[in-house]
This record gives sequence, structure tokens and C-alpha cells, in this order.
Amino acid sequence: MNNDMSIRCLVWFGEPTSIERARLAQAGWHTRVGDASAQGGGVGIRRGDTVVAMADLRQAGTETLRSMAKLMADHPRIPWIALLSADTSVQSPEVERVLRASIDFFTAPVDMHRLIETLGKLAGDAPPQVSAHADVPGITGNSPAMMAVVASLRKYAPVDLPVLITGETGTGKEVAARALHKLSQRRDRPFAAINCGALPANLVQSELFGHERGAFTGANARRVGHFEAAAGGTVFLDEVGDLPPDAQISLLRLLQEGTLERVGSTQSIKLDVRVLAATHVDLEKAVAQGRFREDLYYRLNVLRLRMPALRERADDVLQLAQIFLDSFRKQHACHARTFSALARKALRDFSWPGNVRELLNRVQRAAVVAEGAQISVADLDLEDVVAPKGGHSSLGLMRTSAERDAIMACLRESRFNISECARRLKVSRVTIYRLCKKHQLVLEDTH
Ligand SMILES: Nc1ncnc2c1ncn2[C@@H]1O[C@H](COP(=O)(O)OP(=O)(O)OP(=O)(O)O)[C@@H](O)[C@H]1O
Repeated sequence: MNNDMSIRCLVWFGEPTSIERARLAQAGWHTRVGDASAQGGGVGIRRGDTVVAMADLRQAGTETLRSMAKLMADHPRIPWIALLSADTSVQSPEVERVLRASIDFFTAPVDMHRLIETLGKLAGDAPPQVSAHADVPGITGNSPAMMAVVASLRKYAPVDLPVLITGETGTGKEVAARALHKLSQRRDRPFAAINCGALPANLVQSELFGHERGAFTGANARRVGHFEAAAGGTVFLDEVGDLPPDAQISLLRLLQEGTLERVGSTQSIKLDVRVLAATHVDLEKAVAQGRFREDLYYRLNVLRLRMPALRERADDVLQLAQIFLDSFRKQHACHARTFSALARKALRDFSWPGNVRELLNRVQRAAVVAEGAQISVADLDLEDVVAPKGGHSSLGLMRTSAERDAIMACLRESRFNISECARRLKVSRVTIYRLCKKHQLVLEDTH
């Protein structure tokens, strides 16, 4: 809902039908008709209004197409939507320019439901519930790999046993540990996340298990360690493989007997705490090399959870990227609202060595540097990923990308009916099949 005084305005360059206008008005959008060939588009825009522009190519001749492409280039901060007719040739350079500058494409007759939904998203309405597991805090992604993680989280959360979480850096091991805590009976008790690799070697014991006054030089007062401070709750030990030998013994004792001793004391303290541990190194190897106690390894490794690398779940990348962008926009003024078609391709194709953390960093950086409504490949610093290889020209790549998007849009609007799609695009059904194959559009999965 639009709850401030600003209005929502769709500037329609072309000729909206009365039905289209009426449906938009019902949805709270004012339609203003613009003229692409007039100076500045022929419409004044009030500061503070939410503005989206429609490049309606249904009636556009070559001259209008040129003016439209120029207008779009002159106003990159406005989110543009393109509207094609079944006859529009996506191969023409002018149409290609328009498509490249557009956030989304529609083919006539317009699917008004989808248009209004798209406009709502651009205006910053709450996105529809995208997660199939909204009750699992912090975990985003509906890919099969993530669904398997969520199933394990649900199974492991209520069981009061240690969980060893493995996975590359930035895959969300701490996020998973927090989710386990939040889904458990301990949710109202403390959660402590400790990076074992970041603790100074000589202070590990006292940091984790506390110390008595005078236990060592500088111990001027009794101090409670992280474990005691988290009594009744959960302790997450990140980089557990970095624990020095004496701390490994103390941890083993805590896991076996449920007791600890502060440094400088011989008194055992009973403690109820759940231990979760994570590693991105091969703990089995550390055991084989004698750097990690085997008995402790078995105690920690009762339940095991592997966080998949981001490249194993390419389906989640775009969803995560949009979520990161939306949440960045809530906190900072920025023009970017979405990703260009080529940027989306780069996001999917990149190998993400730094996983979700790297994705978050790249999206935030791109949101800061992006000049227009769409984040480009250059904003993401991913030009190499989509750089033409072999004989492909950059224009060829753009063309391919525009062709794929146009076919997808038409298929969606034809409700994935091949004959209908072929009729609208004025090509044969065989051509549609061939293009789907070329662009790896799997028809059963495209819904
Ligand atoms: N599924 C997810 N949904 C949303 N954000 C996520 C997800 N997974 C990870 N993140 C975000 O990615 C960043 C890295 O996550 P996290 O610190 O949990 O990774 P990690 O595997 O523990 O990394 P490291 O091994 O380097 O300690 C965090 O900002 C986190 O919020």
C-alpha cells in the first residue's frame, strides 16, 4: 500500500487501451501518456512520486523506436518496462536497445496481473513470500540443496546433541547454527558464537572457560568464560579445528561430563549448554595428523550438516541477490532496483569462491556504484564472466540474451502453450522448440 502523499505514476510512451488504464487505476496507478519524440518525453515528473515508464512498441515505427531508445538512455534512473507486439522483431538493433534498457518485457495482449505485480515490486511493495521455509530464520533459498539443509535443521534442532557444520567459507555455517538455536527449546537462552581461530592462543582457556582471580598475571578479578555466560543456551565454535590441545581436553570434558573448571580453580562447575561446531578445514585430516583429538572429533561429529557451496545452488543466487539489494535499499538511498538481463546471467554463471558472503559484498558494492535503476555486469565487477569467448561479439551476446528474455516473456504470457507462443511471435512451433533448446529453456520447469 502507498501510505504517503506521493502518487504512483506509470508514464506510458505509446497508447494504452482503456482497459489497460482502468486496470492500472484500480491497482492505484495513474497512467500518464508520454510522447517519446517530444522534448524530455513530454511529461513533467513531480518530485517524490513513484515513477515507472512503459516503452510501448506496439505501434512504434523506426523513428519512434529510435526516440524511445534515446529517451531511455537519457533516463536510466527510471525503471523501464518494454511492451512488444507479436510482430515486433527482437532482432532489430533499435528493439534490442530498448530491451536492453528494460527491466522486464511484456508481449501484447498484456498480462495485467503480472504487470501490476511487477509495478508493485518496483514501487517497493513487500515482495511475495519467496521462501518455502519462512519459519527457519535467516535461511534463504528454495533450491533442492537448501531444502535438504532445512530438513536437517528441523530434524537436528530439537535434539540436544552436538552438530558439526561443514562447508566452505561464507556458505552460511553461522547462519545455520543460529537457526538450530532459534528452532530449539533453548531459543530464549543465550547464543554465543566464538571464532576459535581468532582467540589469542594463551587466552583460549580463560576466554572459553573463565578464570579465578590471580590465576595468571593480569587476572585481577574472577571472570566467567563464554560457556558459562551462555548457560542454558547454545555455544557455536567456529573454526573448531584451531583449538589448542589443552582447550580440546577441556571441551571434551564438558561434552562428556557436562562440567568445566575455570583456569586457576579445581572446582568443577556443572553446566548445561549445547555445543555446535563448524570447520572449513578437513577435521578428519587434522585427526590423522594428530592435530585434533580423535575422541573429541567423535563427540562433536554426532550429527553432521554440510552447507552447500553457492555454485551448487545456482537457483538461489538471483533470489539472494534481490533480497540483499532490497534490504540495502531500505537502509540507503540508491537508484538500483533490480539486475539487468546480462547481470542476472553473470550472477548465475559465476563460481562464487567466497559464496554467500561474496555475493552480499558484490551486491552492496554494485548498489552503491550503479547509476541507473538496473545493476549492470560492470557494477558487479563480473565482466569477465560474460566476456565473449571465441568468435562471439559482445553485441551477439546481448542479442542472444535479449532473444532469450523475449521468448521467456512470450512463453509466460502464452501460459507455456507452444502453439500460442509461436502464433504470437509469428514463427513455427519447430522454431520455438529449437529456440527453447538453444537457450536451455526446459519447458516443464519454466512455470
Ligand atoms: N542462506 C542465507 N540466506 C541469507 N544470508 C545468508 C545465507 N547464508 C549466508 N548468508 C550471509 O552470508 C554471510 C556469511 O555467512 P556465515 O558467516 O554464516 O558463513 P560461514 O560459513 O560461517 O563463514 P566462515 O566459514 O567464513 O566463518 C553472512 O552475512 C550471512 O548473513
